[in-house]
Amino acid sequence: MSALYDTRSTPGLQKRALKLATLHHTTLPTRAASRYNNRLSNLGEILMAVFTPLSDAQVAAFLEKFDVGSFVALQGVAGGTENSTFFVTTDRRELVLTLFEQGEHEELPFFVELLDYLDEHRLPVPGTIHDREGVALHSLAGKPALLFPRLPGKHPSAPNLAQCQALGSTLGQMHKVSQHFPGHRPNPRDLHWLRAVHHKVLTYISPDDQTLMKNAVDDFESEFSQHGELPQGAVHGDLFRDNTLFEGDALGGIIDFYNGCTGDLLFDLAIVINDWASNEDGSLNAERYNAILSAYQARRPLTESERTLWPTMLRMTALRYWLSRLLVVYVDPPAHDLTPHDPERFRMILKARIAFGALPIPEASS
Ligand SMILES: Nc1ncnc2c1ncn2[C@@H]1O[C@H](COP(=O)(O)OP(=O)(O)O)[C@@H](O)[C@H]1O
Ligand SMILES: N[C@@H](CCOP(=O)(O)O)C(=O)O
Repeated sequence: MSALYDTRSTPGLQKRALKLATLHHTTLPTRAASRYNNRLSNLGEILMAVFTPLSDAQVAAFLEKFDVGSFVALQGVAGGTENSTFFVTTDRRELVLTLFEQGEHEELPFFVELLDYLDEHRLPVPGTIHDREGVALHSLAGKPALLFPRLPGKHPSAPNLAQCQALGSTLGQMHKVSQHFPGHRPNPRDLHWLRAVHHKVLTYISPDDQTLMKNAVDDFESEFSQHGELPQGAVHGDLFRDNTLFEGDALGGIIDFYNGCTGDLLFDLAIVINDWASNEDGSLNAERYNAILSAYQARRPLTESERTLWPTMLRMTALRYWLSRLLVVYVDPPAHDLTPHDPERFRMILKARIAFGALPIPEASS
């Protein structure tokens, strides 16, 4: 086997590569593959994502600091990937309790301020619940902890056009408002990051993909350098379908702001289009694309520079996820044994954007 795909020296890395190999039928060592297949029956357990268990008594005592009613029930949420999340029922309301398992804890005040700011501006986000003394950020079981209202709805796996429109409109409104957000957190996944870290994965990908990645980074640098600063503001930074909640066609909530930062608003919109409006083969789905973009533009029309850089931004955010997912699989696996997101999806999207460009940007819907 060539050194190119050799993951055998790192067991965690091997496991993740095998999970993906099983998805894509790539060639990996047979013994390890069979070990992986034996573990498939435990997949539900692998996906479980409460890393720090809490007892009813711990949560009941914690709730006493807040004016939210008395503890009734606690339920761990299996869907999380980074933090421990719990649904909490009191005699008055439904809540979400999050324990922060990783990341820079000193950045949590930024997220609290951003969520509270957007909530105050009537965006459908879970503004943090402050205790009786006005404090939002607490510690529970040795971890930073935040309490939120539980927002209604389910993640849309195949969003319909009304849902796309609702998302586009809310994102446009969010960006209109977030341009005035006073906080500051540089985008940790911008072009500087791509330039600095892409070389870390080159050894794990094919020669063709190495060329694809290196050329893409060079192109982005040359294209972005020809324009001045794009409109800036606070962005969600990871607005995939599974970070939204819908009740029918109504957007009940946007959650998981922990990639939130300040930077190019267009970056957020491009992430949304790549996740919400890509077909199976990575090509753009014209109907969903038009629904999101025309609803967005009714709230915040794109500037000339944004229109010019739009195809580049779609490619750049595709590479951002191809790269971050490759890093998780090969370079920097998380402490927890979760099934990694599939890098191949975003390699495919990048290739489709390079081959076909972007579709024309529709006018604003009324
Ligand atoms: N405020 C909320 N209202 C309703 N459900 C929520 C809320 N926050 C989180 N959840 C649920 O918990 C899951 C995990 O939360 P999330 O913040 O995405 O965690 P992670 O960062 O670990 O992925 C979400 O997919 C969603 O189902
Ligand atoms: N939702 C992302 C993971 C979050 O991005 P990261 O750069 O913080 O790892 C995905 O779908 O890959």
